[in-house]
Amino acid sequence: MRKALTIAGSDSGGGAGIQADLKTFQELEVYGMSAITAITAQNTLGVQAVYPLSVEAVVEQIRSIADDIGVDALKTGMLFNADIIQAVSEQIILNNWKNIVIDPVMIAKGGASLLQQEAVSALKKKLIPLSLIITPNIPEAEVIIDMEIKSIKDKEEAAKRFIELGVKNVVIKGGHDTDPLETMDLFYDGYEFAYLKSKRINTENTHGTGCTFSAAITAELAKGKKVYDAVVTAKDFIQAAIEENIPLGNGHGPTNHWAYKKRSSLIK
Ligand SMILES: Nc1ncnc2c1ncn2[C@@H]1O[C@H](COP(=O)(O)OP(=O)(O)OP(=O)(O)O)[C@@H](O)[C@H]1O
Ligand SMILES: Cc1ncc(COP(=O)(O)O)c(N)n1
Repeated sequence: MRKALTIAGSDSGGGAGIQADLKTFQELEVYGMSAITAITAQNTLGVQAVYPLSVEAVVEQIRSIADDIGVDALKTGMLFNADIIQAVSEQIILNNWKNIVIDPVMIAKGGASLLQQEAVSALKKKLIPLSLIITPNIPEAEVIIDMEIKSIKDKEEAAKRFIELGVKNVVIKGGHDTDPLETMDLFYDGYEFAYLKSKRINTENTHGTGCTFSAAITAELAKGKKVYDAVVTAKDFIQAAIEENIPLGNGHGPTNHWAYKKRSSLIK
């Protein structure tokens, strides 16, 4: 059994964070494990409260997993502060883990801050150089790379600058693109660009799309897939999950983690 770890925040509403990641791991048939960095009180309307855990609590969870079970691939989501980023980076080095996916979560859809501003520098200096792939949305890429992204050319330039920070691959996601009909995720491995396009689904229910997308990449890497192939599967997974989104609550509802497997089994 291949094993995937998520180091992220808990979303009590179940649409994003640890909960979205574990649901995705399950659907893609890898064994899911978690190290929780913060507990959020959250629903489809937004984040009502954030309770970060101590560095020690985060490290102990990772140690327990490393000492006994092992990890084939891991992703990070909400890391909240520079001390947690530093500690997670140290654990990655100590365990010599290589399949590292960084979803640089900064701000929840409702506007709540999930990463302290001063932690961006730790993310750039400590964690990004250790990672196999990073999956920023456009606002996150703009903060990390410190440039405006308005066009495909800008996305390509930002992708090149990510590689200069030491990460091996990057996907700049297109959920925040202005095109009303299409989303385009730009993949770059330092050599070639790939443009992953899909029909834009007209829905408010996109809570946790970034978490689900990066968790799907992690699951596929844990199974031994090559990075680009893992990204292509993740794009299919998130497209199905958004197409069959679940209208729960009164705000941004979650996506449907069952949709991809349900479709695959229909195709078989
Ligand atoms: N309306 C949509 N229709 C189709 N695909 C979408 C839509 N919105 C987002 N996506 C896809 O979902 C994935 C996540 O992209 P997005 O840019 O929304 O990430 P994000 O902002 O980090 O997500 P979140 O913060 O909600 O977790 C990408 O593959 C993107 O193309
Ligand atoms: C614990 C946690 N992690 C990540 C997100 C980002 O998801 P979104 O941007 O859809 O709110 C979130 N809301 N909560």
